[in-house]
Amino acid sequence: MGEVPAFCVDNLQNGFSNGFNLKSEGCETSTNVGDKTFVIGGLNDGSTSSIGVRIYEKSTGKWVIPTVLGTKPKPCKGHSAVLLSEDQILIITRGSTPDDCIWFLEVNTKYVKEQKKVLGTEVVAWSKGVRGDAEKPVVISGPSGVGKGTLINMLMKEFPSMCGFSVSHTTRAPRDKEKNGVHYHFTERSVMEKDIKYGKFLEFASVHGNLYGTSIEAVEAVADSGKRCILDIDVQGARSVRASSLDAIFIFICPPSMKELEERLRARGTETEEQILKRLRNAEAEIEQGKSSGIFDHILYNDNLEECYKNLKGLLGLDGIAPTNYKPSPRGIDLPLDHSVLKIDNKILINCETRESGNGSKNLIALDVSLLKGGAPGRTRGLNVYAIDSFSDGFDGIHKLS
Ligand SMILES: Nc1ncnc2c1ncn2[C@@H]1O[C@H](COP(=O)(O)OP(=O)(O)OP(=O)(O)O)[C@@H](O)[C@H]1O
Ligand SMILES: Nc1nc2c(ncn2[C@@H]2O[C@H](COP(=O)(O)O)[C@@H](O)[C@H]2O)c(=O)[nH]1
Repeated sequence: MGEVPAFCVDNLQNGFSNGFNLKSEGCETSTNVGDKTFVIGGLNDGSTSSIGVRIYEKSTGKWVIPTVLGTKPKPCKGHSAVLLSEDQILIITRGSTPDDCIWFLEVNTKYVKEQKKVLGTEVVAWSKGVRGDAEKPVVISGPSGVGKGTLINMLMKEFPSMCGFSVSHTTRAPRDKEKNGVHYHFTERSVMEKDIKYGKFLEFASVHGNLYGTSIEAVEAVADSGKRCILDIDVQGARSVRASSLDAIFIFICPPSMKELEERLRARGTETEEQILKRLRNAEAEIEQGKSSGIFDHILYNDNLEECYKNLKGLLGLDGIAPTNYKPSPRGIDLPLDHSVLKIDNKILINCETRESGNGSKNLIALDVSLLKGGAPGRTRGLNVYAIDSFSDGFDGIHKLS
């Protein structure tokens, strides 16, 4: 039991009716969602505060510490919180890098509700805001030995600045030349089972007798590097991802025949005879499901490797792109130390009183949140950011920043 704290943050200043002003040493915000108050922020070491979450339940008068899923924002110099819907709270962190200042705390989305059931606790989930329409992640599935890894390696080699591999966890032993953290995170079964229980995985499955799984962190790490995330996972995993909120493209790779698949597996020479037979038995069911389950958007036959690779590039819109010409577009804005926030429909207006604006002119930054996609587990994409210059005597102009 406890009391609602006295917040360091002064809200309702400058005539803004639903924002928070960060001129004070703000370290906590409170946002009401239904009969709960989400208190975000916390421990302040004088220069930065970590972003913890507590929930005050008005009906019971009790404080609850929720399970917090997803990578949370780094400690920052304060933040603003704006209720976007009954599902999520927008957080703008102060003093963060331009690409790391917009976050979403999901409090009642589909994913959060599912996790509440699984974990039996109160749950909230962080999702970082990504500007513009980042390319969708790509899920590549197919039976063992069909050539998924070979095709993915070709993509990584040709498009190193565009494609990033989601490094899975597995309980199987490393093969010769496989490196921990590069090909897989090789993990003890007990550790992986515990992490699964704590909701760290986007999906996991028992495949050919071992546990395999994609951690939320693995997908986020690729998104953070500004690259398109490529996942190599089995059909069960693809089904789980399809059911999640990760908006991806699903591609199934088929062998020309079972005979050819067997020859490739044997020629690879990485499995014991017993393992090869197990993988071939599983392959029949996987091919059946790959073709008929409706999980996959595209099926590619890997008969001739070069042709299959060309078709894969075609599906990903990479055909004809000269890799050396590609440069990620620089984008982003620095949120000034002093700002306040107002929500109007699907726009969030950030009133920036920069130190240079001693002449009374102000700058407005507008976040358009009408086209948001994705969300936890993973990033929230589709955020558009605009600058509206000098509005003391009227608007000078609107510039899209992303
Ligand atoms: N089109 C092809 N023709 C002939 N051999 C191929 C072709 N594609 C891949 N291979 C070979 O088949 C073997 C299996 O390929 P790869 O390891 O990429 O399969 P995989 O689908 O990633 O398997 P796993 O799911 O077990 O990781 C490799 O030795 C690879 O060089
Ligand atoms: N569901 C998941 N399946 C995965 C993941 N990582 C790999 N895999 C699949 O496992 C088999 C066997 O892989 P191998 O490296 O032991 O040959 C293969 O079909 C992969 O696609 C994962 O994170 N989740």
